Amino acid sequence: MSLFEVDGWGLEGKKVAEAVPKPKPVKENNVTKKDGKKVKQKKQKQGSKVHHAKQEDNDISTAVSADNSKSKPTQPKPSKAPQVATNSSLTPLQRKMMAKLAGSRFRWINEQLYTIKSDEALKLIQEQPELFEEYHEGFRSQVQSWPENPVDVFVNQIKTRATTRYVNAPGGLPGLANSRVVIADMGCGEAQLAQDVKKFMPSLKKKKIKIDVHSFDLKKANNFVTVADIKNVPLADESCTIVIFCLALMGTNFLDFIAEAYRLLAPRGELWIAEIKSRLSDEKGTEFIEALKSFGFFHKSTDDSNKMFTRFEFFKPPPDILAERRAKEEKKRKFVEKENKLEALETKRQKRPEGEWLLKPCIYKRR
Ligand SMILES: C[S@@+](CC[C@H](N)C(=O)[O-])C[C@H]1O[C@@H](n2cnc3c(N)ncnc32)[C@H](O)[C@@H]1O
Repeated sequence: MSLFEVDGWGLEGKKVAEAVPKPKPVKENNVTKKDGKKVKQKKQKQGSKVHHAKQEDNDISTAVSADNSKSKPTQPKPSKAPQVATNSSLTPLQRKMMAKLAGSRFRWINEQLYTIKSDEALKLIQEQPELFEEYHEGFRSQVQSWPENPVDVFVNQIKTRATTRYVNAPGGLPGLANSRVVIADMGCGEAQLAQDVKKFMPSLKKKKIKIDVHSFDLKKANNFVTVADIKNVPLADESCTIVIFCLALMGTNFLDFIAEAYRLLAPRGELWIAEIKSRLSDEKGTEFIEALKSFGFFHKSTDDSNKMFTRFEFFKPPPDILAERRAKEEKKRKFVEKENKLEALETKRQKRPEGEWLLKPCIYKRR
């Protein structure tokens, strides 16, 4: 059952007293089916106030749009999440209240990650590492209720392309000169992608394909993960052939992550992105695509067949093609007195961070 079918997710985070013992996440299976039904009824009543209210309860797009939260930046941000008490002998009512608190904490952490800059997010998790586990407990529960997990889609894609084609052949995975495929999983969470790829690597032995996965996140959840703010990861220029952001463009400065992906990718390297549908400012993600193109990426494909998320594929053009395109743009620029696309984008984001307009924050509504 989705966390968002838990009765009581609506408990106001700010109203929760903080002076309660050490937080411990509440297990999803503490919640009864009956609770889920109750929430659905409440939700329908509130529908008109909610962005994309027609979509399903377990759709992460119960998020409010940036416009709905316009007044928020002026509100002082709480520096601590509401605390959850633990007690092994809780009454059903107490357990229900605990679930409400856990929901409130999840929403709080989620909102922070979408509405602060990435360096602040790194600081937040370094100062309160327990927030990471709590966030991921809620996130896992959410994704389990989806028909498809975007990480699985990426893993399948890697597996299929690796097993059916040679590296650097048409349809095959992009590799470095030595045919090594190097993947950077940015905002990897618990590094499921690296773990899944490792599992099928033995089956690729015959084809002599080598795939390295570097996984980055704000906390070292396990040995696969390197801690880094994904706007600046410890890998050399052009050292990767695939960079992945799987629901990881959090942080109001997420275009810095895109610039980092461009730095990391070797020519012909691919950028794979999955993002929550409701975050896009237009249905097809056109504005988002155009923004990424101004970093030099070429758009390859968009897959919006999934109900919850849209997947985008871009590639970094080789220098000759890029030079050709830049020359064309320069020519145009000489005739038309205007800034080039990237400059225009930079000017726009100086005025308002991209996390407020290009991809809306994914904030769960309070009930
Ligand atoms: C929604 S989760 C997705 C996790 C994983 N990619 C998946 O799909 O299962 C987003 C992840 O991005 C991470 N993240 C957000 N901002 C980050 C940053 N600036 N640097 C590194 N990781 C970041 C969060 O900590 C979180 O683990």
